[in-house]
Amino acid sequence: MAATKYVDRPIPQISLHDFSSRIDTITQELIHAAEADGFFTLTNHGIPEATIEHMFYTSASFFSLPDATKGKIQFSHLNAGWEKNAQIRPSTGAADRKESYQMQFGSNMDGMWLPDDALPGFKDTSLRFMHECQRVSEMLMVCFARGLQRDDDFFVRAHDVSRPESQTVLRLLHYFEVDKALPVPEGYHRAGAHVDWDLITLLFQRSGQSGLEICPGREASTAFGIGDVWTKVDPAPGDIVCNIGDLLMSWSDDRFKSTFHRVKTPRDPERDYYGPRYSIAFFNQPCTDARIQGPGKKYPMVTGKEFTKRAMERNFAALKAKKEELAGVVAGEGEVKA
Ligand SMILES: O=C(O)CCC(=O)C(=O)O
Ligand SMILES: [Fe+2]
Repeated sequence: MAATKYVDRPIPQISLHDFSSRIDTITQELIHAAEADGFFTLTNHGIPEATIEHMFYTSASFFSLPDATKGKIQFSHLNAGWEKNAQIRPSTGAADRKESYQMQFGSNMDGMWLPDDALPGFKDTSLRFMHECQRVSEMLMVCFARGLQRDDDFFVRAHDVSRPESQTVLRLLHYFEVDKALPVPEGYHRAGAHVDWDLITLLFQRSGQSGLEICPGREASTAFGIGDVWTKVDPAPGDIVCNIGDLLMSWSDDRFKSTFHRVKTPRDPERDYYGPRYSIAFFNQPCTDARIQGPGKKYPMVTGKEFTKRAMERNFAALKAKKEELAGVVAGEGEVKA
């Protein structure tokens, strides 16, 4: 297998301190980062490090429950619930080796919370954390609305988590420990390369548990196409790594970049992290009835529900093509190991 090419790109660091008085500067910094890289790091965002640590502790407690317990809240078509070794990426054609649990604010969670005695306090802690993430997200939404000459509450209204139409998700992730003593199989992926479908993702990582990598260079939210030069994004304690998703790319007529990213599979015992990896992602999804179209009307108007459905269909079609490609290689040359 060809060695991955790496380049050190600086990841923009944007501080949200004194947000109201510095909003013009912050907006400029965010717009520049969104146009150039699609990724940036937030500091001074107001979520205390202890709150993030507590959420990671809560997440680890959740994942340490038996699979039989977590299996009672299996992932549903409403994009909520627990799944294990199940998410197949079009870029790899194989399931990521991880488990995750997705939570939402409203009725899409009916029957998807554990009973409180399975993990006392879990639901309250998670919802409190989700509201903290929403608060930070709304600051970013105001800035991006200004960058697109929209009213300040333009994106905030479209992502109102108090409405039953909300689709916003908090995802807890757990990547399994990989045995350092054995060669890692060719088809093993922690998280295969992908873009997110949402407006903006807030990603929390733990220092020492590296693996996130990005690959900028995508020109249209409607196309796949992936480069091969990657940059590592190592977390500093308390920072939030943010990435633009396909929704904001489309809503800005492709001005702001939704960037490919992945969680590297450890292969180099000297450099890579093989231990269990925990991360937390907050996906700002549009309300189902939000109306999505950029200022230049590059793409036809769609609702939040249609946008999500199309993103899933496009992923599914790309996955099918990948599987056919892999099957072709197996049949024709016997090269793919699975
Ligand atoms: O776990 C990570 O660091 C990244 C997760 C991610 O990109 C995703 O779930 O979309
Ligand atoms: Fe992602």
